[in-house]
Amino acid sequence: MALAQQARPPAHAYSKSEQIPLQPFDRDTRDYQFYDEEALRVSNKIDEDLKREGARKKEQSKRQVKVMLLGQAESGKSTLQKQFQLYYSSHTLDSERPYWRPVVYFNIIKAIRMVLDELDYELTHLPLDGTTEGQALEKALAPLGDVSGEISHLRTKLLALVAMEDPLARELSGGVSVSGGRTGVFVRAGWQALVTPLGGSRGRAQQHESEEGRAMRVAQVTELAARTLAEAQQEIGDLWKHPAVRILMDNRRIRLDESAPFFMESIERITQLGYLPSMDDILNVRLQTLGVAEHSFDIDMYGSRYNWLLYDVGGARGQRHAWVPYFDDATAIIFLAPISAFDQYLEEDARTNRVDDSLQLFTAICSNKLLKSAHLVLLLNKTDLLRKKIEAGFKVRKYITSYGDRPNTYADVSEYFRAHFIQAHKRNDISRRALYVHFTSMIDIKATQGIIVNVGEAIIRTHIEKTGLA
Ligand SMILES: Nc1nc2c(ncn2[C@@H]2O[C@H](COP(=O)(O)OP(=O)(O)OP(=O)(O)O)[C@@H](O)[C@H]2O)c(=O)[nH]1
Ligand SMILES: [Mg+2]
Repeated sequence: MALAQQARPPAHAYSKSEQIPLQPFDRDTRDYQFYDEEALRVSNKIDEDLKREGARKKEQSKRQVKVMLLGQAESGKSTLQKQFQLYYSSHTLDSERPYWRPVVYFNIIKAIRMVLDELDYELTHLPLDGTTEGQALEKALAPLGDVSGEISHLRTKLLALVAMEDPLARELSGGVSVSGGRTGVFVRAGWQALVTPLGGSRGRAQQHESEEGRAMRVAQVTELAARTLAEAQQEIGDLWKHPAVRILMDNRRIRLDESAPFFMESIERITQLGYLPSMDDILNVRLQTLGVAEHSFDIDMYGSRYNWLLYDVGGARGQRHAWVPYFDDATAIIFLAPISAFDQYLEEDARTNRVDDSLQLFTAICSNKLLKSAHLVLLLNKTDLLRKKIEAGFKVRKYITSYGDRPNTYADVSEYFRAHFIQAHKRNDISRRALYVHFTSMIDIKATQGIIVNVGEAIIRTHIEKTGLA
């Protein structure tokens, strides 16, 4: 009795008028037989449909390959995604070229603002810097005399341009701002739809009204930025070539995004009328990913068609929690570790060396239970920048004491990092699976395309072994 009372729904769950008493069927009537047969027919049909749907889903999932691109911020995940798109669906990347124009402008304007800010800071603080390094730098700048007049003239000329940074950032981010001290533009999946060039979005009234409004604003800001850039081309060149900027850049007192020199040196081409970003521009551009962006490609391999779902994630520490929901059915992980970053620290935690963070993150991925059956690929990325740093005389030992007295050559340094990652895998991999390792430079189209084929084939082979699919 007590139990029956407990099982009753609470009085407020139904009103009295809804309590319709059910009439019991008379088992001997034809009605009952009809309902019985009909119910059985419907039930069988549902069973069949479910079975068919289940088989279809199973078949579809066998043909679906889910690949996650993981790694810290700026490791090159989105650049790899673009390389995949370029290889398997180049026409779609080609048709995106206009969307990248405001992003290229944003990258250049941000670099100019940073050069001006850091120049200001260094020129006022250097005389007070008592360190040997600071004094040596002052000595190097001394032959230039007083440059403050020249710099302030350039700043005035570039004022209108620098003022474009915020409106561009706002439009590209779609109003998103992210706390945690990181700077720049954050984009979610499908951001291109938000920056459709004028006239690009048409359709149902209400929803599209705001989209068109936004597209219009982006187009206006982009055109204004293009004009202001073209008008300031001379001053941009003068600033970039200014001997004080050169000295401070060489001594790493001015630190910019890694792709900034590429764009600053292409300023003439980029400010030309009718400029459309090239593939190299698209690969070099910096745009931080927010959350997880899904990209889908159909890939023909070993005589079958596979649907690849590529998940490109935001790599900053505050973004990593968003990766986990995608882990349990991931076919493969491609982990990117930028090994040129041995002299850099995390933007979100200035005490953590970036190679160290990559190693810790890679260890966590290897030992993650949810990922135990995922195919694992490690790309030791940004080898072009590593080579440049070594050639410029950067000493790894200064930043990573355990490097000790090993020769400071590209071959030794890259091998040292490779060995560390392989060791982390050996010690921590939860399922003792194979690890596929490649040295990469994501901005090198030819070299990366070869690696994409190689990595893709290995992933499909593992997938076929697991699913028994040919
Ligand atoms: N020189 C060089 N630059 C690279 C390489 N890989 C990526 N970059 C550049 O590094 C910057 C960051 O690359 P992204 O692909 O945006 O990095 P990400 O891992 O997606 O970063 P988040 O989205 O913040 O997690 C971009 O400007 C790229 O062009 C490389 O191998 N060499
Ligand atoms: Mg990204």
